[in-house]
Amino acid sequence: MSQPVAEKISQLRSLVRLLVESSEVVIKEWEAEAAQASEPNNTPDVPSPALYEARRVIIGACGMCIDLVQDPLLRLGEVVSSYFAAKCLNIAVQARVADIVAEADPQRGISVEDIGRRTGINGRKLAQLLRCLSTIHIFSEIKDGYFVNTRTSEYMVANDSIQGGAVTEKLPAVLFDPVKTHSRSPRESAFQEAYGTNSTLWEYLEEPVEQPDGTMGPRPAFNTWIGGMMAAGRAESSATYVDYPWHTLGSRTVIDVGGGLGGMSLELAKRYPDLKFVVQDREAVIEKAELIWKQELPEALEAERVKFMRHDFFTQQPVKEADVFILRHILHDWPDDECVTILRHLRDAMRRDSRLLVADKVMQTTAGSPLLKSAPSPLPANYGYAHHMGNILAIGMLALFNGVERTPEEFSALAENAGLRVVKIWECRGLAYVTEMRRNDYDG
Ligand SMILES: C[S@@+](CC[C@H](N)C(=O)[O-])C[C@H]1O[C@@H](n2cnc3c(N)ncnc32)[C@H](O)[C@@H]1O
Repeated sequence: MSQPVAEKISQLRSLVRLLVESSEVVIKEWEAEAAQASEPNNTPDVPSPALYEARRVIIGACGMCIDLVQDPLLRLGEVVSSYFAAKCLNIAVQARVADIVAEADPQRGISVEDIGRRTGINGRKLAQLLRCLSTIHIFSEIKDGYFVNTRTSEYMVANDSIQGGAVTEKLPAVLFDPVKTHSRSPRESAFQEAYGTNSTLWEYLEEPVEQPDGTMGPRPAFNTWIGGMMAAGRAESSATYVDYPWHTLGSRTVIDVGGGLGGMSLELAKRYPDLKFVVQDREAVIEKAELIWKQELPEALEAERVKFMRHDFFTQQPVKEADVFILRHILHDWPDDECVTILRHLRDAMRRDSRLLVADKVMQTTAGSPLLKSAPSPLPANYGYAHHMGNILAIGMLALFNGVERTPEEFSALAENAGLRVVKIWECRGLAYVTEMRRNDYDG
């Protein structure tokens, strides 16, 4: 069914209006940011609320404009083959093209033949890949066959963390399997299909293999993953450290359940010097956590503001009646039944006024939720393209764990099944949220 012309015209005009208004906000905020850059307490990685809002309106409006004006068949073709652009990026990262380009004079760039010689990839073929990326502003071809970095490709320099998810390639095999498609087990996801294992990812990483020195230890990917969790936390969570009122917690103790290397606690410890922490995780991970804290915040260890504890969150929580429990990037790794088990153990350990803070993304559908801020019309309620990345990452959770990034209503259902309730969703800037849960008998 094609959209009536009058409706298309009205939508396009509204979108252009949004673009013009929001662009003025961005310009004003950029100017203010530049003026504040030298001020102490400046947090450059977190945009101001006005800039954050204007940015997502612009991104959403650009995405909707493309959809509105482009031929639908071409657009479908572009989405279905976006995989090719992803592959070009994977190859460019693997070949360290951005690092090679960064060594060249930015006025002159570097020839694709030179990049080809350094990477071992045929120059003419490499040019096809780099042109595909340059067209979407990752690298720029400044004259025929000469490339420079852009503000986006500069982020690839000396950066190992940009990787695509090979596991998702097995997603169709699981989704079309008449039995596995209905599975709610964390052991029947695309990950097990791709790696021919029955282990969950976390078990798999810790399986003993021979190390270079002949001893047995975790798989090499173990270190990449736990470092990656810390990097992902840094990239996605900055706003949660300032948009939730941590300062009101004074000198309370925070139990970071499944805390990994304690990345969230570490950042909070730096900003809120009175807070105390207990970081819990599996044995192999928690051993590494202490080393990281020794390097990054030794004074917290000396002052005994942080303790490290081996703990399986599918068993009884050993720290009873703590003030605050946090779960960052944990529930999204597990299907509903496992999440309810994790939450029940926390509910059993909570005082009546303890709080549980879940720092997972909260998904908003295009139809919206009364618990989340909606985008201005005619954008879809979830700001469309601006929140596309959240949805992409959610597919990763499905592929790796049969996991889910949840809507507010899905979080409420989990909480209810565990004797808790969601009291507030703190919408932080970026893809970050803090969902505050309390015991269902808490009446504060
Ligand atoms: C995605 S990471 C998040 C880590 C950390 N919360 C953060 O935000 O950086 C998931 C963590 O859950 C831990 N984990 C997995 N199964 C666990 C279990 N049964 N008990 C405790 N921790 C577990 C993993 O070792 C990993 O550190």
